[in-house]
Amino acid sequence: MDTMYWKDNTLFLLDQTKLPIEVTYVKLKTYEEVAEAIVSMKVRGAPAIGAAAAYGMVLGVMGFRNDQNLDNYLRNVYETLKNTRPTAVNLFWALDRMWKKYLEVKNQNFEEIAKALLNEAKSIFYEDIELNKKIGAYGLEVVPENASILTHCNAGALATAGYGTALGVVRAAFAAGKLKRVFADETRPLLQGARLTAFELLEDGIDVTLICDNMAGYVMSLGLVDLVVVGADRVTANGDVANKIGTYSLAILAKEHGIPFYVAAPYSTIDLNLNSGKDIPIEERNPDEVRKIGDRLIAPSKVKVFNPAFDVTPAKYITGIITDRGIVRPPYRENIKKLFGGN
Ligand SMILES: CSC[C@H]1O[C@H](OP(=O)(O)O)[C@H](O)[C@@H]1O
Repeated sequence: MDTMYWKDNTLFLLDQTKLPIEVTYVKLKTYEEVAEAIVSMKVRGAPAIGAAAAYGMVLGVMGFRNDQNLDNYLRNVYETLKNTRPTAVNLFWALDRMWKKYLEVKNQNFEEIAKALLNEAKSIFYEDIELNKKIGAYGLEVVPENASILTHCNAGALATAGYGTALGVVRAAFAAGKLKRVFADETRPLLQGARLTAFELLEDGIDVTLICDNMAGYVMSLGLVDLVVVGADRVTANGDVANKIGTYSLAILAKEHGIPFYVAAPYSTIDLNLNSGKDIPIEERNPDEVRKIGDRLIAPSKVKVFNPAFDVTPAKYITGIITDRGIVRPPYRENIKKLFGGN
C-alpha cells in the first residue's frame, strides 16, 4: 500500500496512527491539514514527512487568493510546514527544494507555477523510491547468507515514499534469498516497530519476530543477531546519526556483542551543515505518549515524563552508513564529504 498518493488536487495520506488495525487514508486539501498530519504523525518517517511537506507546498499554492502577495503567502506556507517537527532533515531538504523551484518559476503565470511545484513534489516522492532501492542493493554487500537482522522503529515503506531504507536492505536481502529472519523492536513509546514494521514485513511474507526494546540485548547475547540495520533522521558531517529513541542503546549493545551496526539513509538525510550530533535538535513530544498506550493510561496521570523522540548515535558506534551512493565507512568526515560534498 502507498504511504500517500496525489489525485484530483488532493493528497491522500495513509493514516499511520490507525495501523495496524485499520488501513485508512485521510484526504488533505490544505497545507494546514498536511502540517497537522505531520505533527500528529499520521505520516512519519524522515523521507515520508519530506514528501508530504512537498505536497503541502502544492496545496498551499492551490489555496492562494489573488488579494495576497504570493511570495509572502508561500513563505508562510513554508514556515508552517517547516515548524512541524525539528529533527528529520529531509523535511527541510524537501521544503528548500520546493522553494528553489518556486523561485525558478515565480515569474510565470499562476497555473504554470502550480504545475511546476506539483511536478517537483512528485519528483521528490518518486525519486525517494529509487534511492531506497539503491540503498537496498548496496546493503546486500553487508548481509551474510541466512542472516538474522535486528531493526528498530520503522524505516520501511511506511517511513518513505516506498520500499524503505533499513527495510530496503531487508527487502533486498529477502529477494536475494539471504534473509533468515528479522527481529523488530517494538519501539516505545509510539510502537512504530510493533505497529508498522511487523505489519509491513508480514504483508511481504518476511519472517519477523517482535521483541520488546528491553529484550534486544538478551537476544544478541543468545547469538541470534547477525547485524543491526536502522534508519536515520539526520546524519551530520562527522557521521553522527539521529534516529528514533533507543537507537543509541542498540548501538552500544551491538558494539558490546561484536555485531555490525549499520545505518541506512538516502542523501537527503545527510546534513553537512551540522558538524556533529551535538548540533541536532531533538524533538520532545507530548508526555501522554509515554503515560498512555493509545488512549489507555498506563502510569499515574500526574507523573512527570521526559519524552525525547530521538537520540544521537556517535559515529564511533556505527560500522557503516548504507546510502544510495554506496556504503560510507570511517573516517566518516572525509568519506561523507567525498560522497556528498557536492550534494
Ligand atoms: C527512513 S527514516 C525513518 C525514521 O523516522 C522515524 O521516526 P518517526 O517515526 O518519529 O518519524 C525513526 O527515527 C525512523 O528510523
